[in-house]
Amino acid sequence: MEQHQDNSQASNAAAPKVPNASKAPKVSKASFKKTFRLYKYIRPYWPMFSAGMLLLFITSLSNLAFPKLLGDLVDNGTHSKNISAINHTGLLLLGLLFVQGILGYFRINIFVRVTERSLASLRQQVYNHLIRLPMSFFLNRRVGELGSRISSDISLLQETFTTTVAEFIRQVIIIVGGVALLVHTSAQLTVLMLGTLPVIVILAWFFGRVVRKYSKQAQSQVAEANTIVEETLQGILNVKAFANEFFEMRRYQNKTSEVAKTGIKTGTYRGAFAAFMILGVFGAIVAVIWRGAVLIAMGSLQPGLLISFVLYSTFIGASVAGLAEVYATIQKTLGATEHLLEILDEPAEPITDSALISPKDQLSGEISFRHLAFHYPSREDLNVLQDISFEIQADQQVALVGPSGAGKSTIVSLLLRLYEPAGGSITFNGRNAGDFPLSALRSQMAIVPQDVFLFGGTIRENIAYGKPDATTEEIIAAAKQANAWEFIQRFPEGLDTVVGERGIQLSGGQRQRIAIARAVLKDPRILILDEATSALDSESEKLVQDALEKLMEGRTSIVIAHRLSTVRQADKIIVLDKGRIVEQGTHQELLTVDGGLYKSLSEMQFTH
Ligand SMILES: Nc1ncnc2c1ncn2[C@@H]1O[C@H](COP(=O)(O)OP(=O)(O)OP(=O)(O)O)[C@@H](O)[C@H]1O
Repeated sequence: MEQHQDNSQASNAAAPKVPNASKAPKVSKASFKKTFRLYKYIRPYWPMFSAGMLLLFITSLSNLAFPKLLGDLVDNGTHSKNISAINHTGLLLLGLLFVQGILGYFRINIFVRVTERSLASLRQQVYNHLIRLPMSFFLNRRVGELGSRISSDISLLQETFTTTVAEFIRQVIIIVGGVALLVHTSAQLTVLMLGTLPVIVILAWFFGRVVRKYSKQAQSQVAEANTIVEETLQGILNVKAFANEFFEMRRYQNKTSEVAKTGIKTGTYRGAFAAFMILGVFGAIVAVIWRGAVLIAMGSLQPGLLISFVLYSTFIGASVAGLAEVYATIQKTLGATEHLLEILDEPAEPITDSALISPKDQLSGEISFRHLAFHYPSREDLNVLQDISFEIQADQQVALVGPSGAGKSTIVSLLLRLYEPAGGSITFNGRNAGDFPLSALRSQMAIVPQDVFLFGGTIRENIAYGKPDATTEEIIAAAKQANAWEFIQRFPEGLDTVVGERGIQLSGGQRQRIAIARAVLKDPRILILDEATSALDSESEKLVQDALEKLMEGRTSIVIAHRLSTVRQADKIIVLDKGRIVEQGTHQELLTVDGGLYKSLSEMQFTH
């Protein structure tokens, strides 16, 4: 079953292609519509969400009162010289600040609650869906990347829902309200102020584009560089064994210097942008105050109004600048949403969470393949299996043999219905495999793979994977039957020994026996064994073989055999070559086929 791990394993040499991770879609009506589909996760919390929105409106609008009140304060001082009016306005400002603070606290609290809850359900739904997707989905994707993309997409949504949407609404209110108040304060100064705006907007648009382009480029270059680190560290054994350290250093160096070059280019534009913006913004402020001072001197403007005006202008300026950032985040969010929806729209396998298998779906152990043809969805032009026909009776032991790449693992994958056949059919109990509920079918089969994958938990958890509700007694009995109890017992923590990265590293033979114990617990009707290619030492080989034989008793078993010595007892040996069955029969029968593949394979193995 090697092919199932190909996605996650490191390929040590070829430079990986980084997908178009940073390709942001256009902010269009269609993409907004898509994002609104995600609002269904917020819907259960809409009363809370609406309350948050209301607070947002109130706080944003009350923001607009500050410049006016501050201007009044100054006018009270310069003109009326009325201390009680000054104190009154001052207190009003203080009160407003307090109210703003309190409302702001509640608003953020409410938005965070709504967001966290809805994102938890989105995260769960994406995972639930992802894990139910068919194998064909995972064939074309790098599994590690998929995981990190999903988590970064979801954090982006989190940021958008908690801050960006609020920022956007606040900024729009401030811009619209602010401009209206500017006109109200002084139409003449407003014309002067807004006159400079187009220049600033055009400059900001131009620089924004260039900077965005380079940052995107830098982002994907950083991702490529990170992939090199990740892959070489995962495949460190290969790097060292091939003495390719210097090759990898150079490969990484190329990428890091590309990143630096792009970063410097971005920096140059950013610098120029900042300079122009400072010039533009301060230029506009200087112009307005200048003109304002003239108007004050002429007696046609109150100093307080000029202060209000300048403050409104800075509020608006800050909001316009913030809006650009909000736009960029929204653009990224749309990309993230599209990506998540793409996953959610992939058709999942019809898997059910029912432990009960109806009597009509109980497997008898009888299997037949009829004229089966298959090609992997990722390589449609390559026929991996052609015209495969064979029968297996209940409780028979059948071996699949043949050269590497002949299609043995593929037959097993089809048996587990990990893929759909391209032609022909597979039947269980004489009934088409497609007529059985997928979960019922798979739950009656167990596989002991050659490369046993252990989860990073305890030995107990790893064995119980075959039957999550197993009792300790059942687990121990399974471990005993798998000849694993003896070594488990020797660990100080026994079944609770942690395996994997932070625990004990088990040997190949021990891992296999854990996998056998898992299969014993599952008590399958059909057992699939993928024999380990790497030879175990004869002691553990005997223990594993012995455990397997016990396990095979009383069930149909299919063994992918790499060593012919282990299949002599099989009821039937199916010999595959280049995706076709070339011979089938018992060991004795196949040895009589002159010039047969089995005969020549066994001669080769036994003379060595
Ligand atoms: N995921 C995949 N996508 C495309 N082609 C694949 C995939 N997995 C296997 N193949 C191709 O299918 C053919 C059969 O592979 P399979 O793994 O079934 O052979 P096998 O007999 O089990 O080999 P081995 O003994 O080396 O494990 C090979 O040509 C292989 O390149």
